[in-house]
Amino acid sequence: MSLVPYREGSVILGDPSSRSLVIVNPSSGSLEFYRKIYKTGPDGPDGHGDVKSRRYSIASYVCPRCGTEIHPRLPLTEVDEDDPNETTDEKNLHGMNLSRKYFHFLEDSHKINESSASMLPPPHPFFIPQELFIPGYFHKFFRVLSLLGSGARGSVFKVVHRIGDIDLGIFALKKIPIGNDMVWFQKCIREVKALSSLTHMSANLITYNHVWLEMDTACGLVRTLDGEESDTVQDIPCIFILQQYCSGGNLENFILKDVFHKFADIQSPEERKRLFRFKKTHSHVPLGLSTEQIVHIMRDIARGIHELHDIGIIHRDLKPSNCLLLKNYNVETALDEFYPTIVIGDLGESQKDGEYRSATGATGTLEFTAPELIISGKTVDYREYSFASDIYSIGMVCYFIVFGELPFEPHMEIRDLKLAIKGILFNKESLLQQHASLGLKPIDGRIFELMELLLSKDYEKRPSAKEVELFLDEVWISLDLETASESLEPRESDCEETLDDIDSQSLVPISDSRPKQSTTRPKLTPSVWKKWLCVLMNMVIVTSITFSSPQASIPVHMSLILLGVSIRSNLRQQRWFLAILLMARVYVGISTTYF
Ligand SMILES: Nc1ncnc2c1ncn2[C@@H]1O[C@H](COP(=O)(O)OP(=O)(O)OP(=O)(O)O)[C@@H](O)[C@H]1O
Repeated sequence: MSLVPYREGSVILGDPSSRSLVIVNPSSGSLEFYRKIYKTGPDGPDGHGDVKSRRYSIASYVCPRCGTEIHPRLPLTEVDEDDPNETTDEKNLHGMNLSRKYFHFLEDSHKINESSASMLPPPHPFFIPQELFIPGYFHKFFRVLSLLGSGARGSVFKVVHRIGDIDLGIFALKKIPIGNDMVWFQKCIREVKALSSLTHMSANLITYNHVWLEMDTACGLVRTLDGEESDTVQDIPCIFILQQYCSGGNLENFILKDVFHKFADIQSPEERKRLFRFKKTHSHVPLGLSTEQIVHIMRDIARGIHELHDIGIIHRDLKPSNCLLLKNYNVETALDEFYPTIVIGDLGESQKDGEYRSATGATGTLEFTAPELIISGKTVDYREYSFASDIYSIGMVCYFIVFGELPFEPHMEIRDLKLAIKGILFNKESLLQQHASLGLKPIDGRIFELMELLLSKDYEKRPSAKEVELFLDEVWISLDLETASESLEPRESDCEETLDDIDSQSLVPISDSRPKQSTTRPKLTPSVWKKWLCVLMNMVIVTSITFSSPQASIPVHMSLILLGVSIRSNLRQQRWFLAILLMARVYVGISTTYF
């Protein structure tokens, strides 16, 4: 899909996969739709056969401004195969990857030129100049599918962006009521400023597409008691922020509902039934995520924060509900095989490094706020937000992921909570003990070491986001090696050693990357025995190939090599090897029978 300028004031949307063009005139709102019809058979448009003519016409969609050739199947945004709530149409829409250029042209076309501005009606009672509003744009070009959630500032909707009858893709649309409050407007626009200062597409930060102002109802879908939409609510200025849609929801819900099975009362009957079935078959499995999953999630978060810090932005409100999952978890599949990609959203509280907090207005969420930022009583002993305060929030997110709860009593009085945050101390040993006492899934001891450093009271001791990312990369690599070489015998704990390895000033990745065992590592985890079961099956297949093909033949050599490599691989790779070896066995069977 691409958008190109056409006649004066017009734009074209081209969709090669449906071989269609839509010519849009934003000022009049008129649409013209064209579809390319192929001539089939050997007498195609260029005298070639059907396949060639098809290729020719697809390649003919080239953006005249940037020269980009539009391929019929661009690398798609992650399609959520597992979301049972999505229709096929919605899944297809995820796949439509609207080019960034589309939104740039959209921005341009929304900038009203001076001559048309002078023809606008007289000023309205709001401080925002009327010419900055795009009347009717939301209802004309978007269809609301559902409400994704509501935050302190506004609501987020799942929407389809559409032109006429053509759906352009699914997005998350945040609507923030502004009213007549200039200070509030300045604060809300911070999110857009922060997101647009990212000059590249980031894998772990939410992608912002477009922003506009429009008069709308203050509270989203307003309905009367009988379910009818109310038309008596007054429209006020609202800011709309169109963003990438993350189908997996937020990390807070995932951890509470899917990992720790909390809040059964707010689940739908279907969810409850599925959970009941799951619990029946998995009653012996301890709660919690595996080391690999925790490292995977934390690495994404550290990477996102690292990118923000690199451009001098402090997030200030990092918490699980602001970490979004690109993929939806389907409870039918094994939880330990779910590795969601996390993107960090909601930059509404963000600020430039060095800015004073008084200039930014609001504060982040207390539970995730670093102790040095807490202003309690009459004390004047507090600091400004900093990169180190974001690191503390990463540590608290890590705590939440590991324990499925926060280290504070729920529903505390603000004053008590502030005291608790200022007083709490985290150390690796007590975290380890606490984890063991809860009977959670055993995890690598290095996670607790990391947590201790991230949650350090002394902000100077906290590592940088880059160091956290590197450390987690290193752990990830060593876990992969560990899975390969893991023996069934438990090793001595080396907690003391790893604690020393991590320098509190700089969290340098452990250079020799030796696999390290924590005291909580089990003798035989389900993934270990599944891996060895795969190895055993691979051996059986290779033996069978060896006996049924001629000695020293290529299949024998290849299968032996594959077996050797597979022994050093992790469970996921093992499954691939098993499939390849099975195919090789079938091939050998066919070739010995027929040739
Ligand atoms: N891009 C998105 N894709 C999918 N869901 C989203 C997206 N953005 C937000 N959401 C959902 O909407 C909810 C509300 O988001 P929002 O950023 O407004 O508030 P919040 O972070 O939960 O709360 P607060 O703003 O008070 O800190 C999120 O928790 C998330 O579940």
